[in-house]
Amino acid sequence: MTTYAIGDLQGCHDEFVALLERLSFDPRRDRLWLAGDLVNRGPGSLACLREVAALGEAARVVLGNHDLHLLAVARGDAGLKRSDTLDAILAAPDREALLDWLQSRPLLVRGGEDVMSHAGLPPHWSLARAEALAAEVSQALGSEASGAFLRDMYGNRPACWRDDLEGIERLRLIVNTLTRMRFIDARGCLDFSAKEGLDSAPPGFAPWFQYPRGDAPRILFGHWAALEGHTPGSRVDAQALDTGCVWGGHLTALDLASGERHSVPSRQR
Ligand SMILES: Nc1ncnc2c1ncn2[C@@H]1O[C@H](COP(=O)(O)OP(=O)(O)OP(=O)(O)OP(=O)(O)OC[C@H]2O[C@@H](n3cnc4c(N)ncnc43)[C@H](O)[C@@H]2O)[C@@H](O)[C@H]1O
Repeated sequence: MTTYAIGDLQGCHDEFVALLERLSFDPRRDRLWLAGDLVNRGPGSLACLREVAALGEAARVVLGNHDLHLLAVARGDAGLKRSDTLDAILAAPDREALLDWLQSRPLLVRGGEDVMSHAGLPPHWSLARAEALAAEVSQALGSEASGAFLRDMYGNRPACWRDDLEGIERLRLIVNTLTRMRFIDARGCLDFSAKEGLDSAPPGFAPWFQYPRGDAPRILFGHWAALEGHTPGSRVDAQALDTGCVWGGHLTALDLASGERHSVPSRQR
């Protein structure tokens, strides 16, 4: 059995199929970890969603910001954005089953020394704390009030964690940390203005993986395509999995046992 971790698919279905072929992936034998953002921006979001859901127990998936956006559009009254490519999912005959499956995915998974969330793990949250906070969001997504949560999830405030945060502010910051984080300051406050490479850091901010932490998990994350799979200056064991398939880069799988990376080129653009 080989376990691979793959970054943001974002509707890159042809590339996903090609990568699985390259790996000779067999769901009866092998396992996949997917770092979220299965959908949006790319052309094959519906096919990606169907393919991953059909993998069943062979795939462990965390939610990304675009997956949450899909759920918010479908179930939280959020509007589609001009750049969204979610129409085929919203019109699909199996949409409710696919959305139910997606909505029951966690924000964080852990196995052995590995932990995976879409955006990474901030240094001021221990592994146990991050797991507990991710579970609070899962509870909201699984509750009868999930529509209200998805509607009120949007926004960049608060940007700084406090233990006494409550309600939607607390849940929003957990979502934003685990699915949208890139640059943070020494207090752990999030910046939402910079999305490009490391030289786009605002004054006083650095990539989350350049801060030390008290424990030493291997942190698997996607989200930050401009890193192109690299984490320069990292002070933790962080593995960047989003190699920008939807932006014309590559789709990459990391073999969790050997650390070897396998990539296929993007067919986008
Ligand atoms: N609580 C909440 N509040 C608000 N919104 C929420 C939310 N929860 C969920 N959302 C949703 O989040 C979604 C994204 O919002 P956006 O605001 O568009 O977020 P983003 O940071 O651009 O995210 P993305 O995941 O697309 O990042 P990527 O690195 O691929 O791309 C980022 C940039 O990197 C650039 N890039 C990619 N590859 C590059 C490369 N190789 N080199 C240089 N730049 C590159 C691209 O040009 C691009 O500009 C929205 O749909 C929103 O609704």
